[in-house]
Amino acid sequence: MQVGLDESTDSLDDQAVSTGSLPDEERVQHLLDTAHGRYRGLDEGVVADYIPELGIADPGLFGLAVAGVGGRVFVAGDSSHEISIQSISKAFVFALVCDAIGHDEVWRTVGVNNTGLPFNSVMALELNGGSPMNPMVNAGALATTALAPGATSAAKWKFVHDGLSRFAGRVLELDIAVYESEAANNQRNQAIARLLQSYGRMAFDPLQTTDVYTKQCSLLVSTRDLAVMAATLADGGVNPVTGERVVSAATSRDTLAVMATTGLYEMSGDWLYEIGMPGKSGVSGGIITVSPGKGGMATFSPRLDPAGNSVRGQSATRYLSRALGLNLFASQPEPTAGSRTTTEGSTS
Ligand SMILES: NC(=O)CC[C@H](N)C(=O)O
Repeated sequence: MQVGLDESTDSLDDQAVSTGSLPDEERVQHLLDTAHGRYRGLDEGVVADYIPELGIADPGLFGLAVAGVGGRVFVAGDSSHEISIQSISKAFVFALVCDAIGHDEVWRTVGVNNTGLPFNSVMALELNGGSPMNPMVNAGALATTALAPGATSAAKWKFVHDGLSRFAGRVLELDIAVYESEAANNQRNQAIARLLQSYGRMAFDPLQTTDVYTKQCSLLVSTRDLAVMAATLADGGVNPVTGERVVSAATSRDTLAVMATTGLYEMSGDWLYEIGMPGKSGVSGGIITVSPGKGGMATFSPRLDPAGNSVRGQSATRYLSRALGLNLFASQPEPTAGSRTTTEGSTS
């Protein structure tokens, strides 16, 4: 099922076309406001509650942000509302660890291919001889966090926390309630970490690694922060707001490649087909999208599709990708009216 992307009765309307005469910055703001207005009434999907604290999120929240590599940030809706970063952290921790210990070691231990299975799949590990396959599913993220520099869990946490904060350009705080809620209910992740250990793929103590991973997922970010983090990958590893280099250009490039193949779990193919840019989602409802060399986009809305991707976020991102002409595979501007599903039949 393809909730959110299949809008067979919808079309990307002329509002996008009518912005043609606006200066670029006003146009971006106008399109963000338009996307917010278009999709705030979309009520498909359900709020994740397998981490009990996430289940209390207001399903009506909806934030959008775009950050350019020049450092300008545009926002709409609930863009300053803070959420736990959840799986979006996986992309940035992958980048930080690659940068610190070398791409090849992470590639060998974790991999870069899609599992075709849900993010918390145990079966994926078994089917692949114990390889986590990629850093964007829980198994691969746990294996990646285990590789973080530092001999102790405290040192690894400091590395991860400092690095994620540099991507955001401010010191990120931990949501203690979300952390404790997940820590009390993350037996499945603990089991995955143990299973990885049994296959020789866990470079650090499995339970302590799961704890660091659970903390990294519980860091609080706003939609605006997420856009700046995404823009840092767009900008070759330099945070365009603080000017600080966080990771190398090669690391950013490689991280974007893995996001393209696996950022939206088993729906990554549909995402790339519709949106044409690397993305990464998380179960608190955030999605980041990166336009290399141009900027980062972030959306937040808690209702998720069955794969765990925000429904409004996917629709708003698709709209903005088309309206801003960001699809990496398009050789010329795309028509802003009509969607693939209306013009070429349903993809679901
Ligand atoms: N997809 C997600 O965002 C999952 C992250 C969550 N912390 C988990 O491990 O289950």
